[in-house]
Amino acid sequence: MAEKKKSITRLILYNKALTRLKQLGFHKVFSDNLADATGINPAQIRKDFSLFNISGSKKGGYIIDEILPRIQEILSKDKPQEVIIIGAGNLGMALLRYRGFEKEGIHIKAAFDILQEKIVKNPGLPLYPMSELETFVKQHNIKVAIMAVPEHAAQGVLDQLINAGIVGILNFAPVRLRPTKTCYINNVNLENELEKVIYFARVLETGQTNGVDLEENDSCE
Ligand SMILES: NC(=O)c1ccc[n+]([C@@H]2O[C@H](COP(=O)([O-])OP(=O)(O)OC[C@H]3O[C@@H](n4cnc5c(N)ncnc54)[C@H](O)[C@@H]3O)[C@@H](O)[C@H]2O)c1
Repeated sequence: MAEKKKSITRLILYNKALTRLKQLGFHKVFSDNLADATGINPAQIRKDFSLFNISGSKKGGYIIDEILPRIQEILSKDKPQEVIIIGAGNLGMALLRYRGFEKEGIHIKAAFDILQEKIVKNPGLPLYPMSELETFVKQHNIKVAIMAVPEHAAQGVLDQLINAGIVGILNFAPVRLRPTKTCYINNVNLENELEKVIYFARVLETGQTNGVDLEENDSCE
């Protein structure tokens, strides 16, 4: 399962690279081309493709128009994804206004907040009180949510989301929420990620690796 999870992370990168190569006019790619575009080694790419029955041949390469729809089907990118945000503060509002998700077929449908004043202050935006969360999720058949609430509110919001029928959460609160049998959770702790970058930057600058392999900072392989 853990191996398949990593493969999915890599499929996301293959999808981006193949889409770009297609836009540049390529019809066919070899695992070497994809390796150059993604930084993932060719043997790993072939292994991932065979894991998901994505066919092509080592010698003949892969036809982009054949493998791209298959990858997009696996990633559920063949249908638009509607997502909601909980917490309309600094981060939540920035994500609500961000237009970059659309090109990936992700549509931020609405944001919810516990404070009525947030909703009143932002007329024209799809902002709703938490009391409307469950009805909205059921009515629009929403499955995925982004959590941008303070740490102390995270567990309570998680329970509300699961009760409403949410099955996938991207959590930005600096608390590790445990996935459940019915809900996949991706905890993104930006402070930890930044600390990691600061550490590796210092290692590169000073040359003091303390036995840490610098290649390990690439979490994709
Ligand atoms: N802003 C950043 O760049 C950043 C960076 C790293 C991590 N984070 C984390 O992301 C989260 C959000 O950060 P922020 O800067 O947007 O905070 P913020 O205080 O600006 O916004 C939080 C929002 O959540 C709402 N909220 C609180 N309790 C709630 C509940 N029970 N239900 C629904 N809404 C509720 C608040 O009313 C507020 O609008 C925090 O956990 C923070 O630690 C933010």
